[in-house]
Amino acid sequence: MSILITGVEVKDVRFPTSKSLDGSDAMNPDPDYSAAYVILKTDHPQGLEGHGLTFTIGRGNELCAAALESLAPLVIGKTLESFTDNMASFYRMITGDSQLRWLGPEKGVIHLATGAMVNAVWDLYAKVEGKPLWRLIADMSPEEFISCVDFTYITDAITPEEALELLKKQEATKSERINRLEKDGYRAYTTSAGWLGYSDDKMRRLCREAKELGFDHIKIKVGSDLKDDMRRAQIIREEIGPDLRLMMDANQKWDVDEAIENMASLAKFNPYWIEEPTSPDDVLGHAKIAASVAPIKVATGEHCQNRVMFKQLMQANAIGICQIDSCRVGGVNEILAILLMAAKFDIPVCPHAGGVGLCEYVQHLSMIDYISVSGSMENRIIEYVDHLHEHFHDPVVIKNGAYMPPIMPGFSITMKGESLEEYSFPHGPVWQEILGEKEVVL
Ligand SMILES: C[C@H](O)[C@@H](O)CC(=O)C(=O)O
Ligand SMILES: [Mg+2]
Repeated sequence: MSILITGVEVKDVRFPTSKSLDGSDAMNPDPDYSAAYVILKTDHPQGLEGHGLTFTIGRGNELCAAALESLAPLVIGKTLESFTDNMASFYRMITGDSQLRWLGPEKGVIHLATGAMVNAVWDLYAKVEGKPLWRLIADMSPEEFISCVDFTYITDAITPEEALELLKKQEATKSERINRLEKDGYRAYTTSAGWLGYSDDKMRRLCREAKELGFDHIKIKVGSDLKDDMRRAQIIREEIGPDLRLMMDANQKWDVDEAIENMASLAKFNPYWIEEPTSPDDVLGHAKIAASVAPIKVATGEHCQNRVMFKQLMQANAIGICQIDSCRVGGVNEILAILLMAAKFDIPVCPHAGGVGLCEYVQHLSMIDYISVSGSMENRIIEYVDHLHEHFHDPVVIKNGAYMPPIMPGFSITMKGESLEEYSFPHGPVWQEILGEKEVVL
């Protein structure tokens, strides 16, 4: 059946999370978790729609929404099949519009919007096929998987032939891994206990709760002031004991040598990784930090703008944990390219999640990695943050500290209509009440 994309709706949705300091870190003290949200309208007889979002932390969300409006003419009036027949061409079409490409290329606001648009097409594709996205891709043959990937600029790291070989090795045992996932899920770690703005008492309480819920990995924020970081790390270790894994996230706060110096002090708390120790664009800086802080691993990716940057981080031994982000890069197609490179370089993929909708998104991506690409869950965990799941039709299900595979068709990113209305910025009722008489600051 041919399905026509008849229109595109774009929404600016924001949640006032800064009020409770949820999501706060050393670089971002007051995030309002937000989504530039896109809906692809179709002529499908059951009215199926493709939904996608890109994540921001508040001001500037309107720029991503405007970029989505600019991408809309590239999909309106086209059929879903014209995209799914050759997904790599579809990706090149979206990122290749010569005038829009000038705004990136493949980075910044236009690429954030690309992530939302591309993911909306995949959501529609999975809904039409009646499968959750992870299953749609797990069911692809290695050749079909490869046909979704744009290898432009990465063939010096992995060729399509090498990627095909890698996927073929996993083919025969895919169903065993699907069974294991359906039984035990995919291990998660929590960041919810360690937001920088939380009091010591709240941190202690949340650590205890996390342990009771079965989490055995906990991440805290560092990068404010070394003395404070040491005190907070001490509190967390007191609560979780010596055996649970502790990860630290500096959110780009440090210069390269400062990161090395501070990690020499924080090493006494036995962190598993240090995340975003410095500027996300500093490949050589990450390499220097990685060499200096080993065996502590350097984790990065939530601000890594595209597959080319990931490639360089991997080639330069600058990254020990690959933190793909579902909509920072150009959506599912580009993620598949990054998963393939990570498998080739033997770097565990532990996605960035949290925000709004990112947990819903990334669970699919880690499951695809496990079933079809790396074939392993060793040293791999998915971030989990316990905020805003109630706004989704198909929210994540966590059991004993693990993500259970989604069952509903699609990419799990469809938000409830009432949430889209209530949190619409600035005219939704939630924001009207907050803003009151105040002048609107976008
Ligand atoms: C501003 C965000 O909450 C950020 O702190 C998230 C992050 O770095 C993470 O989850 O990792
Ligand atoms: Mg982070």
